[in-house]
Amino acid sequence: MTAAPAPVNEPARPALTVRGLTAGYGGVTVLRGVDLVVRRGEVVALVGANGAGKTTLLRAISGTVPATGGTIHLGEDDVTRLSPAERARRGLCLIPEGRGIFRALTVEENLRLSTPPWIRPACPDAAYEAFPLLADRRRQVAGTMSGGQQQMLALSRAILSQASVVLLDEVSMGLAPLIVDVIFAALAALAAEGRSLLIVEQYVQRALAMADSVHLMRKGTVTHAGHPSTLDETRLVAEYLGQGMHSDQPVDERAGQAAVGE
Ligand SMILES: Nc1ncnc2c1ncn2[C@@H]1O[C@H](COP(=O)(O)OP(=O)(O)OP(=O)(O)O)[C@@H](O)[C@H]1O
Repeated sequence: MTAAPAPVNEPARPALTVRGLTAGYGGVTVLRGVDLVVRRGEVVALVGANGAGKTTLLRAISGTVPATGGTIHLGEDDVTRLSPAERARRGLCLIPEGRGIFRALTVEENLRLSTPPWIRPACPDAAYEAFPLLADRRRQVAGTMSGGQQQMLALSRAILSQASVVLLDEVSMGLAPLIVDVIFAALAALAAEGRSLLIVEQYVQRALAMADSVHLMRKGTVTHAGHPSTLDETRLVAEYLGQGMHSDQPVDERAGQAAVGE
């Protein structure tokens, strides 16, 4: 699914618009009026300290955490009150932290289940093209594969669902650097196809390098939004994760070395 190019000098139309969104868990408010726009074909990095509300925002956009206020639009459509399944049907795909694959099923069975019912016939070939290693392992039980291979399988859902807006939560979490390269190449390929990506990522530098814009979250609100060049990561680290850490380490590792100043 490729987004139509915007006329020259005109920004692409919004694929996802979040306005004044509030949400939380069991009466505890986490999101406190979030505003965010992801335009068609754009990659947006969502950054902020542990507990800032990034995962909750992705859940609220996907519908797995209900909004208590504000609105969520996919394109022109208000989806705020729609079920997660209906949002998926309208082109939204969440790749949650922790992979979300069927560990007892084979690679091929997972890929067939990853293809939503409105896309028929189910055809895993696009996933095998993106990740040839999965083709070699199509009959392997998913739970017996390495973490990186399982993450390729999880990411395949974004490919096979043909979603126009993909939400990605820490997809490189716990993976070896070489595998992280493969995962980021897959994200770049999704973006090149014109999908809109909203990325929460522990490798902040890498996410910023491929992003068209960055949104910084703090305590359930977006405190900064703009081109990645407007957000100096040194400042990000200093403000949110403490001083004296190396920016080429994953944020989670750095957070382990210094108290998070929330
Ligand atoms: N299932 C849940 N039930 C209750 N509270 C939750 C739940 N999930 C998250 N929270 C709380 O919501 C707040 C925001 O958490 P969230 O996971 O959205 O932040 P985050 O920015 O993604 O941080 P992290 O990088 O640590 O995942 C935290 O205070 C957290 O404890």
